[in-house]
Amino acid sequence: MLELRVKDVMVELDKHIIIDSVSARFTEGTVNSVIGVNGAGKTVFVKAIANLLPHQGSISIIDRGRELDRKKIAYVPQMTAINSELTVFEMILLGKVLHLTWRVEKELLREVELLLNRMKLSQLSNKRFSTLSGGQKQMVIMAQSIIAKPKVLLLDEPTSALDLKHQIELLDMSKEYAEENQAICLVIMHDLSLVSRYSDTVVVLHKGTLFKHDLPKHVMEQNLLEQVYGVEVEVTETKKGFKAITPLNVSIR
Ligand SMILES: Nc1ncnc2c1ncn2[C@@H]1O[C@H](COP(=O)(O)OP(=O)(O)OP(=O)(O)O)[C@@H](O)[C@H]1O
Repeated sequence: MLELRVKDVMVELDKHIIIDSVSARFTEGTVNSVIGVNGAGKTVFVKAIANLLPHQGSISIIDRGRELDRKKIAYVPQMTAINSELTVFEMILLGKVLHLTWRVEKELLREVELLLNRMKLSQLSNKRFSTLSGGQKQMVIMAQSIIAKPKVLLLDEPTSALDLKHQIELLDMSKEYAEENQAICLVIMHDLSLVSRYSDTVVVLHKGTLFKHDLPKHVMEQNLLEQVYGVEVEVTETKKGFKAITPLNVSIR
């Protein structure tokens, strides 16, 4: 069983403690959301896991008692950060950079084609990445990350530029990826109804500390959400048993 173990993680930036003593464990085949208000520390937390920021405490991926290299972690940044003149096909192939030599093997090209097909991106294959819409870019970056087969996939607000259908497609893809590859996905999201629908567990960060890490049904509770977000909310249950969260007013508390 693969496990991501985060223990007493602390991140200090510009002499401010941004993440304070956060511990959590995540198991294979799961999609886990990270939520909290703007500035709560979600991106910093996830970047620390990806080893992109200096931190204290320990972060390890354990696979059947053996510790894996943290290179097995992939971080997909928020959209705006990336641009390129490569084509969509080349961008996705770049995800296989560790397997590339001067002669690209046919199997690799086939793998890219299959993924393009599966993610309904085939028609964009020869287009330059820089000419794509924000949502299309998001899907291509997702494809580039998963073709590298990371054991831990960290997605920073992957649905922010996507329409409803593509949000569902991307999150379905994350779930399938985690299940088929015995991997772990951590996804920063703001849409609480999507969080409730797609997460196996939810991490709630509040002022840099771990407020709660639990099943969605224990997180999507009126009191907890009002306390964390400072907004009055109505929590209802859909026919399929998912929680739907409607913000009402800014709380006077
Ligand atoms: N490189 C940095 N140097 C100094 N402070 C930083 C740095 N990066 C982030 N911070 C600070 O850390 C805090 C948390 O930032 P972070 O980006 O993790 O928030 P977030 O929860 O992801 O917010 P959002 O929902 O707005 O994306 C903020 O107060 C931010 O100003």
